[in-house]
Amino acid sequence: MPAKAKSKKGAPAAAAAAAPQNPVLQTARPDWPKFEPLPPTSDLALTSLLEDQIVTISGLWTSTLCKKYVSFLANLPLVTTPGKPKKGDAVRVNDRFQIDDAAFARMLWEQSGLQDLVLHGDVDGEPLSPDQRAKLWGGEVLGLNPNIRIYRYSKGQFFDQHYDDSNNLLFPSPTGSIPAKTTWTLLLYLTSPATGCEGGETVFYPEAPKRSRAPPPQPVIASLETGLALFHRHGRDCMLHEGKEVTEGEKWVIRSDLCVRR
Ligand SMILES: O=C(O)CCC(=O)C(=O)O
Ligand SMILES: [Fe+2]
Repeated sequence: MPAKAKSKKGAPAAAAAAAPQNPVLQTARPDWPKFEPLPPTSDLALTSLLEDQIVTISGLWTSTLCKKYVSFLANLPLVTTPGKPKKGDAVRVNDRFQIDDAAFARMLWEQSGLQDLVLHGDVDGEPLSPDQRAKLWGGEVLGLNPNIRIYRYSKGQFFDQHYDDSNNLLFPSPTGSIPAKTTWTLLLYLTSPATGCEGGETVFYPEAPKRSRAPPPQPVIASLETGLALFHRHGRDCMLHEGKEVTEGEKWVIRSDLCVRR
């Protein structure tokens, strides 16, 4: 179970990403389809959408694999979130399935090439020193949060502006549990305008530097792209963000988080 999200200190205007009011943590592990076909790993690269804050990997999953997953996920017992959040919680209107599944998180991390990219990949074509890499990801990277969330947004559904919290967890490893914390959110988009989904962009609102008189920076829009993975920094340095309303079709997302040693 993730700890319940709290509002970001000093930013009362927006809510935190809430745990569902009646959290339905699924226990029966789905019989996840194999990750096939995957693209050649040589086609994958880390690209900054906003330096030090948002990193994307285009085509992490092929459109064939995304389609296979959407068909599979549609048969899971998704639960519609209540429309009326508790005070301080973000309004989130979507259907969700949530499970603690360390094997799936490991499979996603190891098989889809994320591990290799995060631990060894260049960013925007530039190699990183070990220090730069640790600074970027927030420490010694262990893998993905076993807490896996599946979101389906149908027409009219959205995720209102909020911040994502960092959570502490015990990261499962073959040699025992490792005290860990989450540092970046991972969103893997399975649908896009190419699959008939309109709207649903994830929009980030960078803050102007403190005491700056400059106008606030322009929002950064992450448009949906089938198979694109997006990491964004969360916790103390999380940017305000939202999932825009879906205006046509369905938006499907797999959500996890990057974990580092605590
Ligand atoms: O679905 C999206 O675009 C955003 C999801 C999100 O912000 C979250 O899971 O915290
Ligand atoms: Fe979020």
